[in-house]
Amino acid sequence: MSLSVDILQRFSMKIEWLFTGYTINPLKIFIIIVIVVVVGVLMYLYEPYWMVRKVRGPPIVPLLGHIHLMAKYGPDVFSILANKYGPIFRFHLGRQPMIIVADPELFKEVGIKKFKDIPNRSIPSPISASPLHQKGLFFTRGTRWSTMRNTVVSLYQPSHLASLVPTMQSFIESATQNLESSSSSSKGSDIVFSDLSLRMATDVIGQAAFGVNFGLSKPQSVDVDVDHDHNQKNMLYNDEVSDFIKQHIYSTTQLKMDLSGSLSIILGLLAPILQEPVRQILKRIPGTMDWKVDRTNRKLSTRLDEIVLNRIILQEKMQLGADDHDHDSKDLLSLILKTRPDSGSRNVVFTQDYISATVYEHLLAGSATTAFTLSSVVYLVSRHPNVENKLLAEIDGFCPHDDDQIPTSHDLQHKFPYLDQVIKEAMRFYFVSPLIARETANQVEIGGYLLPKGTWVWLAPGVVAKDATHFPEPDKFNPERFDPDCEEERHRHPYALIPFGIGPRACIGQKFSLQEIKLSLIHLYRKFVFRHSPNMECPLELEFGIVVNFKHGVKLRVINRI
Ligand code: HEM
Repeated sequence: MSLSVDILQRFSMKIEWLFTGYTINPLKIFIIIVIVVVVGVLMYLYEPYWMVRKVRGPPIVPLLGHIHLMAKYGPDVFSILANKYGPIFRFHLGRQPMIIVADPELFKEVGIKKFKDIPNRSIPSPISASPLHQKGLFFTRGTRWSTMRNTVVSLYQPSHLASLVPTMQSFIESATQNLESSSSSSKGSDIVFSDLSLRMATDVIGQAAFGVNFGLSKPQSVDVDVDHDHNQKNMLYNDEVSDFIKQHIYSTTQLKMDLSGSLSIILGLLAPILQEPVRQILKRIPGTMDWKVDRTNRKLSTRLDEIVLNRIILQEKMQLGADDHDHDSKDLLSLILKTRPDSGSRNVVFTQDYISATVYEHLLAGSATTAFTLSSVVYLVSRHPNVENKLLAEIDGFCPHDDDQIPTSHDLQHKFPYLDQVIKEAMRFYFVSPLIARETANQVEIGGYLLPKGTWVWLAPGVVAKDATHFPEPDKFNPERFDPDCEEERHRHPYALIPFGIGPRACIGQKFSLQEIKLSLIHLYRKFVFRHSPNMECPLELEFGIVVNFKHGVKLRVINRI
């Protein structure tokens, strides 16, 4: 006690010394500047913490916040913290605090009841380093977002989705041909199912969003499907397809949420004020990761802008009657262009950069997530024979495996209840998007805490999905837990499983991807069953980026049923 009084006295004497007398002493000025800088830096670093300090959370390490806990506990970090601090707690990503919410009733409060006060997503550091990813639906805000969403949502109306079944089916069949040749030619050798499903999902969304056939599911060939006239106007050319996809994959996989991203992304976590200036410098220095990412993103943007521009020219020609071909395309790009007011109008929400970003975002949001879900189902079913038998019985009951009847959109929604359960359980078991970002637009009360405007509130549905309160024996793959007649299902909170998010900002592609996933699984299980490859690690290793992925892919053996 007397020691601290002594220290305080000495400190106040020093302060007095600094401010006594009117002579300009260089040493005094230097010390004052140092103090001001140190106080400024401390205020900059601690200000966000100060605003939400009342929310419980683990002690923070200066600069790192809780990033070291991510390294220590890996993907389970939020479950461990929720056990210790309850369903709402503070987690610091570097300087930035996030209020993590891990409770279904609070999901409802944040996502639905208080949507007016929490309508947007916060922009994490990897995205703020990537302008290409910022202008899609995901990160736009306010009225621009609602106008964009209202336009895009029409692509996902039931009648439109139903009309997409044949397109989806044709890509699924191409991918299945790949499997047939691999199962017969290589006599039980492995296939990397996750790659195959990614190629297929990319093709499906490429066609639905851009009206472009990337041709990735074609057996032994990545040739683009060429309809010559159309091709001239809106297609990627053969030799550019793989380049485009490579750039797309590079650009996406660099969006890391930990300290393994580019230097500017890391700075964005630790001291966001420095992120943009440093990015501007580093992107000009060849060889740095920022330089590579910038180059890739610029190439990607140029390619996307070309596609969009060609389509605008085509549309204008059609309006002038100079092109009389039937180009009644139903893809997202055509749809957005059709709803655009004249270029002279002042209310153009979908300027060319926003169109490119939104269409590209569909490729981004619709490929890896759908492919991950498909791979999870096949992987999990292949080591649960009871589930496999029940599933095969349901699919064969719809029509025998030598019949080619394609289910309609209505069939998919109503005639495969067990398949629905299997998909739900796989999505619970391997959660592709375990965190859902939101940001408060006004001061708002959540879970008993008053949160100021600008607070990052992140839902953690991945934590609830593995919580035994809602899902007894959470580490058991058990589709029966979703049987509408079972106790567990009847007593579960309706928002305990939200893999597609919640409220007005929930995933726009939910029905689209479920239609694709069901159609794929029905087609696959009519012809094949799958077994784990001995060359695959056990348990499966996951990789955590903007979405979760399989670290080494999903390798399976294919067995022909016919
Ligand atoms: C299994 C597949 C998918 C999963 C698990 C998934 C998951 C999600 C999640 C968790 C969100 C955030 C929701 C929220 O904040 O409440 C989201 C948003 C979004 N998803 Fe998906 N998604 C999938 C497929 C797709 C597909 C196929 C598309 C496009 C066709 C798509 C497009 C989008 C878009 C545009 C948003 C932003 C919506 C907005 O802010 O208005 N997703 N998705």
